[in-house]
Amino acid sequence: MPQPALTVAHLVKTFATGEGVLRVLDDVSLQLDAGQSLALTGESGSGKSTLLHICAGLEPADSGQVHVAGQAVTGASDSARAALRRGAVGLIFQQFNLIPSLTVGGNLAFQARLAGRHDPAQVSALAHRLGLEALLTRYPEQLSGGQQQRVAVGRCLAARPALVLADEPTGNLDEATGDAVLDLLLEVAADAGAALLLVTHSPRLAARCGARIHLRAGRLEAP
Ligand SMILES: Nc1ncnc2c1ncn2[C@@H]1O[C@H](COP(=O)(O)OP(=O)(O)OP(=O)(O)O)[C@@H](O)[C@H]1O
Repeated sequence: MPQPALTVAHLVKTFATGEGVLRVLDDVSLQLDAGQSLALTGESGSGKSTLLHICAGLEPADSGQVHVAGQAVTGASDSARAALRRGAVGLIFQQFNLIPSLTVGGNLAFQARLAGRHDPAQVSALAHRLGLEALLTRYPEQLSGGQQQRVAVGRCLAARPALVLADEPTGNLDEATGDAVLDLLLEVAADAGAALLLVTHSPRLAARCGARIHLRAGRLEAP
């Protein structure tokens, strides 16, 4: 049996605030298999980004476990978590986060090079799929928002992650452009066999994913 792309087991996360201890995640468990897409919704401040950051190894949990493609994230060393973000986990944020000094082609190859998995033919295929072929020699500042986010999607998938974590990836785009980018993200992730966890405020965008889950008062529930 292949390993699940993501396993979250009994995750607890609290923050100490001026008003007391905030229990943001309260015994959260979920599993995502290769090729699946899951939308995570929840009100502002419900803990969606916190869950995503813990899955990416960017933030520690109080207790519970996260595994990505069988590798432990919680409890792993800083260097192991950094290695995970170079390889098994791909991140896409609302801000496009492209490298301004690199061309589109350079940005597309960047993450795959870091992961030691650069394959020019695969980058070309992704550029074609994402409609970026005519833009390969441009720099990020010469692109529209939708074009920049398509580059970010390609850069992420070129490294062949087992798991893509996307936090409001279309939040800076108008509705039509955002829908188009999300459809491409869903397509290329599914084609690559990557699992996708999508954080969104939008029930409309969430409905495009294979499954949906809602975070309320620290617990996961059906939307
Ligand atoms: N470092 C911190 N210290 C204290 N509280 C924090 C910290 N980081 C986050 N929080 C609190 O934890 C809760 C969850 O934050 P989080 O950013 O995960 O929510 P979210 O669901 O992603 O919100 P949004 O949809 O507005 O982005 C919020 O109430 C936030 O204020």
